[in-house]
Amino acid sequence: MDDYIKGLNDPQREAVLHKDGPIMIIAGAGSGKTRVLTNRIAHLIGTGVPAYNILALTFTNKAAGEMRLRIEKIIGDKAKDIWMGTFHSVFAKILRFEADKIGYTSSFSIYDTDDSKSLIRSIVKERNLDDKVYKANVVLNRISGAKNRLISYREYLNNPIYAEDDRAYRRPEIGRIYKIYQERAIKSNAMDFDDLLFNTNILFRDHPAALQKYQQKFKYLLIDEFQDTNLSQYLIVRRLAAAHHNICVVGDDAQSIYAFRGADIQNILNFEKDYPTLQTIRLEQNYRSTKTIVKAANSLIAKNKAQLQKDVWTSNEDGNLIRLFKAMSDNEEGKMVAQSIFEEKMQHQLGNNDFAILYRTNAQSRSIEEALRKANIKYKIIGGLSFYQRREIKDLISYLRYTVNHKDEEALKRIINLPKRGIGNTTLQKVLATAYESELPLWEVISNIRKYVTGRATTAIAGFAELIKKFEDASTKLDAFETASLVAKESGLLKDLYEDKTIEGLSRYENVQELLNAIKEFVDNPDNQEKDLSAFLQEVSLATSADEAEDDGEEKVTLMTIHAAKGLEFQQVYVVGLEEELFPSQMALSSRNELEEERRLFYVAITRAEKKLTLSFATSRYQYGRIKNCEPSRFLKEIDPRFLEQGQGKTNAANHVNTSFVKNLRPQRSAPAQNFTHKPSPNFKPSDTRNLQAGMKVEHLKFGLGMVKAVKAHNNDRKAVIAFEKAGEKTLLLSFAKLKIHE
Ligand SMILES: Nc1ncnc2c1ncn2[C@@H]1O[C@H](COP(=O)(O)OP(=O)(O)OP(=O)(O)O)[C@@H](O)[C@H]1O
Ligand SMILES: [Mg+2]
Repeated sequence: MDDYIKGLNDPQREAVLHKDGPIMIIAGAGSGKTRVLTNRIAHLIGTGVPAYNILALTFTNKAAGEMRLRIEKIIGDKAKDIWMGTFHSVFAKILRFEADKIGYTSSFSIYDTDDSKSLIRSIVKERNLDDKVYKANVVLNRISGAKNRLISYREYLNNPIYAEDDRAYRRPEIGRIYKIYQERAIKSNAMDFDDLLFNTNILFRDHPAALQKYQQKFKYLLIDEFQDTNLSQYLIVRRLAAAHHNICVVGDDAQSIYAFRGADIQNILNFEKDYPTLQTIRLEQNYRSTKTIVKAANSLIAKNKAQLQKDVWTSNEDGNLIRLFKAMSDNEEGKMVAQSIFEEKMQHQLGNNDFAILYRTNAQSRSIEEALRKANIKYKIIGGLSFYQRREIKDLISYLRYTVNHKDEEALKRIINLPKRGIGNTTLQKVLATAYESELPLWEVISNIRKYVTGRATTAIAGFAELIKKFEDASTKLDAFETASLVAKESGLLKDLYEDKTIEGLSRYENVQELLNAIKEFVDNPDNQEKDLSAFLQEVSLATSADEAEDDGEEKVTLMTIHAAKGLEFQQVYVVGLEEELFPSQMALSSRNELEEERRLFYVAITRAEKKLTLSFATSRYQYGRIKNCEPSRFLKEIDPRFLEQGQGKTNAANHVNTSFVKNLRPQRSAPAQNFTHKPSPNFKPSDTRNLQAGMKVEHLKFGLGMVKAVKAHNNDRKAVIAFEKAGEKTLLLSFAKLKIHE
């Protein structure tokens, strides 16, 4: 039997070996769902299914990349041909091939959220609507919600239900805005993120031959994190699977956290109805976390009414009780977490990579970052501003987008006067109005500006059109890298940045260079079959910061929202800001459904931890420039108190909370023995360890007496392997370890 099958438990093995027909794996966190999916793909290929017949849909592109690497390890190079990625990236690729069938060209632009909001703001302004009522993100959410349920603007305008709803919220114009938004996007040869899925549905609905082609191609479908698919996504895979029914979905209803974006647990329940021959497999053994963490998570999620019955258990050790930190302020919370990470690293010889700090909202990262910086702990933020959203990067990308797609209105708005060439907003509005009113393509107006518009700026616009023509011409002759370099130079963008000698200017200049490097890499990568500029642009439009590779290879603590942490695992996890109105979020307090979603979110947070979990809250916090008093989160009271550590902490007693604020405390179980604690001799003073050698006898502040077995170089530091009499063998970094050398 192959190794990757041997290591599995019975139900996992059954899921991996299952070949044809629909299969659903519904299982708790850390029970090996993703692992099953990975091994199943390896097994399919091992039994002769060609890799290009497999389509695997994951939650991030990074997750897809990691899965591919793991499969490669098992089956080698063949893994390259598997289609793997997020719904958006996979179907964007297919739409590029099929664009002409749905009224687009293959060089269509992908509008990111900023582009979408900018378009909405223009429409709201043109229609003289109040932009405080018609806030761009509110309108976009509404449009997005409709698209994810496959409601077109026509249907939206025709069905009185939506109009009534919008009137009730005093935003009766949303249907009209939706219509104009959509018409403009189509005219711009652009799709927003939701359109990628919406249009795939249209393609498969209206073009049976295209659908059939992809049904033939993707003989096996696999979907991770199925609980977070929305209707639009579900219908795509249902259509694709209709010919062969070889569909495998894995998910956990208790981790459904995207209802606000239209994800629907109902998909799990409907799945059984849609596929009567469905085989359902449950996995209940958790391999990720300690008993304490698994049981604590179970005790929390039991408070939700809407859930499928599951009994998650683990044979892992009991592990540490869950710690609770109480801070007086958000800044103090940051300090406690940083201090604790510092201590944990020293005591257990962990690297920064072993830690994650999770929060409910991005804004919470500020105080944590500050504390980590002060403590000299390196960190990275996932889900912050992505590289591709930086101003200078979007500027060059917009030039490139406009070079391949002259209809792209949002790109045009961004670059027409960048660097400044004397084309003011009034002129731009005139140009746009001319194109709308005479129903001409935007490029027609721009490239023949003197025919349509008079005024001083026409010379500048004519110059701009010349520039774009030159770029377009280059793009047909040169590769993506050469074209982009030419654009960066001749547009004047690079020169502008080069002349800015401030530190920010310098780093922007470097970022643009970095973008050019990325394009070069893309061109040189033998795995990329398509190397033109549109292919590159499509890839970057869908990159999120969660996908970005680590730049410098240095170990860092990960900071991110809980939403971004889905599917990941870390040895130690800190969940911060456990306060009423923050977590659960204030917006969720009024409805049970939303409160249950928040609770699932907390369940996701807890279950990321392998060995140790720390929860924290502050009694006051800065919010919108004011100090706000905070109550501890109700979720803290919902975890069975047997799994929470008590106040009389060992290290850093001041940090620990006496959990007596938790109502209805039950008798406490004593903490399982975990860390061996040594009482140092009264005159303990760390020695200079520069001359430490194997064979020396030492005393450690915490681990007690021991014998050095080896000393090795480690990066810029040295590490020592020491056999302690009571604490066992440990490897310690000498710059941290407090050791006294016994002569
Ligand atoms: N049979 C097994 N033996 C040993 N380790 C396993 C086994 N199955 C899974 N694991 C390990 O357990 C951890 C959790 O697995 P995995 O990430 O696949 O779980 P999951 O169900 O996808 O979790 P989540 O719900 O958080 O996405 C991983 O480190 C994985 O390698
Ligand atoms: Mg998973």
